[in-house]
Amino acid sequence: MEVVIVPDAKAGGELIAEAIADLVRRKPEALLGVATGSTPLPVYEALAGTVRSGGVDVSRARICQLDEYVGLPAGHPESYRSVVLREVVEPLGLGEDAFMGPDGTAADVQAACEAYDRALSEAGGVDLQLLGIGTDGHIGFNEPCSSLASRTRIKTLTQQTREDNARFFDSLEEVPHHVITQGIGTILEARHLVLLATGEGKADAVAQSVEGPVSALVPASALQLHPHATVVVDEAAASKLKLADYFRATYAAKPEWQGL
Ligand SMILES: N[C@@H]1[C@@H](O)[C@H](O)[C@@H](COP(=O)(O)O)O[C@@H]1O
Repeated sequence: MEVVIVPDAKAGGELIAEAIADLVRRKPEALLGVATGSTPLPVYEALAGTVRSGGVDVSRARICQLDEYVGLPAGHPESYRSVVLREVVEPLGLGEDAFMGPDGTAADVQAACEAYDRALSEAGGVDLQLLGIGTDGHIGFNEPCSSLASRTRIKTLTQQTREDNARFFDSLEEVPHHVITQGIGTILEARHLVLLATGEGKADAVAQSVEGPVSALVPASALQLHPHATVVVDEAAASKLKLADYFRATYAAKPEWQGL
């Protein structure tokens, strides 16, 4: 696992956007897994800026969703489908045909989960999966004690996650209890995992994930099992890492050709 400490969220966004642009230059039809929440927004802004200035052609790239609320009406502005279309797909100049996501409105949720898991493999697998992290260490919507081998399935949100996400809704009551999420086993199949965490509120979750034991109790610790996982953190999110100085020195000495 590589840990990169950046000065702030903007720098993290630019670094990851450049890694994505680099991937798309090498593999124009790359399947990019994106995350929702506030943290990845600087990545999408930076990438859209690179696209607008002609720095990369993403017209053949494909975008896929990590997770989704269950039961929000189709087209609800806070469904993750709407969020990803609004914040990622449209700004990159892509159409809905470039986008894949699980169906949070399906009557048969289990079948929708299995269909999405299969669709990801049939699309050739995710090349780069961008992840955020919940304050309880979740990735996607894999809450604590999610099986590290889990596939895409329905999960129940913790009260803490519902409270964290209530800011996107008019009230806490409107935050769904159920979600579909790529499983941890599914996420681990992506070729490159890039987790971005910013702000002091994520410092404990980051320290447990990076330096703690691999444990279902801290789902993001599963990144330790992946052969190519990059954790990008700002100074605040890095503030509880014991090996911060080592991570800084390692990144400073990294040959430029290696990329992220
Ligand atoms: N399902 C999403 C996660 O993918 C995201 O990482 C997390 C953190 O969001 P934020 O970046 O806004 O803190 O929120 C939600 O729970």
